[in-house]
Amino acid sequence: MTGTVNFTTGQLLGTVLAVQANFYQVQLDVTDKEPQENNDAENLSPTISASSTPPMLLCTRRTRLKKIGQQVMVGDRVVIEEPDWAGGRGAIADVLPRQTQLDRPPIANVNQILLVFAVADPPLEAYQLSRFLVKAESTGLDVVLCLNKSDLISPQMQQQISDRLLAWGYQPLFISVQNSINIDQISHYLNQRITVIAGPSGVGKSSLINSLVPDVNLRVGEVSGKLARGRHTTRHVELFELPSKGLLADTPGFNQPDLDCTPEELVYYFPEARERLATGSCRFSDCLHRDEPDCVVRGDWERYEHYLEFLADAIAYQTQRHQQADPESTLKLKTKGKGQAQYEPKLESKKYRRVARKTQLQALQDLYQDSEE
Ligand SMILES: Nc1nc2c(ncn2[C@@H]2O[C@H](COP(=O)(O)OP(=O)(O)OP(=O)(O)O)[C@@H](O)[C@H]2O)c(=O)[nH]1
Ligand SMILES: [Zn+2]
Repeated sequence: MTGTVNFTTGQLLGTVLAVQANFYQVQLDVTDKEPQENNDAENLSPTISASSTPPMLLCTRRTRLKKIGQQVMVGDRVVIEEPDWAGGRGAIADVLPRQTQLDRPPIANVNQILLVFAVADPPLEAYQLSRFLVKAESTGLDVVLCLNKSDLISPQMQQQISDRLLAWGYQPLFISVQNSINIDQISHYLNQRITVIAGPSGVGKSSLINSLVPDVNLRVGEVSGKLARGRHTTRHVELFELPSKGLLADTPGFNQPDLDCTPEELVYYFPEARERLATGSCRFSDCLHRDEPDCVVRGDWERYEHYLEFLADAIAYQTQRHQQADPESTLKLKTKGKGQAQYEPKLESKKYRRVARKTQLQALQDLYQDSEE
């Protein structure tokens, strides 16, 4: 999202915003520099300045890319050749390496998740919020937590929620789409990045998108996002352009994201547990932080109860996966005996990141998938 039109190499760069059949809608990058003189009268490139809306071209994919099996996804950074400015057409000649990639829905280069909840109507439920947060953390992407409908509660109440979430390791942004409170703050977070919006039904995601994206007009307050989006149809994936030069993808609302990470990695999706592991270490390297002796994670923090519940889910999920992989197997999750002495290497943050990246694709796919099942 930071590239510019490269006039020195003559390469035009852009981002794919939507794919339809064999056509790709590509938003060209904007640059501060004025384009070089172009003497071809029939093919005048438009003057692009940082303030103007970036030009959009409807592009096809070069045969060479088809031959090498190079797919083009929404979110891809692409090189455009032979722009026909008058006709608004072009051809995609190359796809730049992806930073991240989702398969369902297909979006490349997502940077962060904007998790939207409401402080009331529907009521803010700690367990549900926790579940969404853990799911979002498991993508390895940045998580921005935003609490809508702040117009429905008192400043005192807001302070209480804020204190509580700070103890969880999050600094929520309180907004009210209805009263236009802190919407500019959100825009600031979305600046220059590709963001996926997620959250349960009825919290105001469509309302927020409507207020952030000019002319989009998503239907607000419908019975269920599922109806509008279709349960069995492939969702049309599209990135909305924000005035702040960011891109935003919508996800359907769903109420209980599946937690399908491994039991071992789960703990790293709790910032408050991460902090405990950063300053100390458990006696056993494979500690699941339940009843093992000398565990630094187990203790007096609010979400420890959630951790235990999600851990049970993660263990059940893993057992199920093992059985699917080998139906004959009676494999049970191995847990080490309590008294077993073992050298305990300190867990590095690098290790955490590696795990996170491995599951990132899976987790974000599930954010979408859950609602379609
Ligand atoms: N009081 C108040 N109500 C709001 C606010 N923002 C949205 N609403 C209302 O909340 C209801 C749900 O809003 P939507 O935007 O449809 O919620 P959604 O998250 O997109 O819901 P799904 O499409 O089911 O995922 C609507 O009746 C909105 O008018 C707000 O800031 N304050
Ligand atoms: Zn432990």
